[in-house]
Amino acid sequence: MIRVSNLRKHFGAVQALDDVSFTAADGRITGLLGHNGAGKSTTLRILSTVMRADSGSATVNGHDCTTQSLSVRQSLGVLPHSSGLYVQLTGRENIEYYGKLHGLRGSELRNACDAMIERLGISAVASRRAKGYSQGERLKVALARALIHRPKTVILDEPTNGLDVNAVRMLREMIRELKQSGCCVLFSSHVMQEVAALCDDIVIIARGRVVAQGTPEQILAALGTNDLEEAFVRAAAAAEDAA
Ligand SMILES: Nc1ncnc2c1ncn2[C@@H]1O[C@H](COP(=O)(O)OP(=O)(O)OP(=O)(O)O)[C@@H](O)[C@H]1O
Repeated sequence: MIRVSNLRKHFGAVQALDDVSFTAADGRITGLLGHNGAGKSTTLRILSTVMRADSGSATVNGHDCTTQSLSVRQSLGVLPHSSGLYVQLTGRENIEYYGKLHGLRGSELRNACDAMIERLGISAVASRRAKGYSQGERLKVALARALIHRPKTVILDEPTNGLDVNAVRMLREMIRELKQSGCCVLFSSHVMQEVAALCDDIVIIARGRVVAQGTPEQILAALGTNDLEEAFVRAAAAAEDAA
């Protein structure tokens, strides 16, 4: 469960987050949708405990992202905006390293790593150094690394960027499996169709503010249209007009 309450964050003159509040429930997929620069990554970075908000609060499974960052990290799997793989390590070493950070050892670590490599279809690249990986290869190894400790809550920052259609399908399937197993999944995107294809709940963010949130049906009703893309455009335009 993720709870975000009244988050504010500025970078110099830029108010990246301006009173952002939403929740993302267990066993559901929540999409954080917004144009470039809307504040999605800033929100996810605060939740991932790599950045502090100026004010407001964020909790993951009841743990505060500022004061209980270790507990947050233990229950969280994060796919960051850039994969952040160690390029001198092989794919397997990258995955195992994160497993070790989460306390996995010996056969438990090996089995978890093997299962991830098989599930993601990356056995051919897992023994190669990450330097030179394609975008899709990087993403799959980064995803294996994020999920190796079977986290209860998963955050994915624009996970389908640069992926081919097969890789996108595989990713969607995995996200649905995480939901089926009771995980809370929060992912960001600037593509309405992608969010519509997967999400139970949608949070639309524009200029650092939440401008609409709810199930797809609730968002359509609130914005008076039958088309989710049109709803997104209307919500974002309203935020621009108000600015
Ligand atoms: N470290 C930083 N220093 C200065 N400005 C920043 C920093 N991080 C984010 N910003 C600014 O804050 C605003 C929100 O950025 P953020 O990365 O959260 O947007 P986003 O919705 O993830 O966009 P995108 O879809 O392009 O990745 C932008 O105006 C961005 O330029």
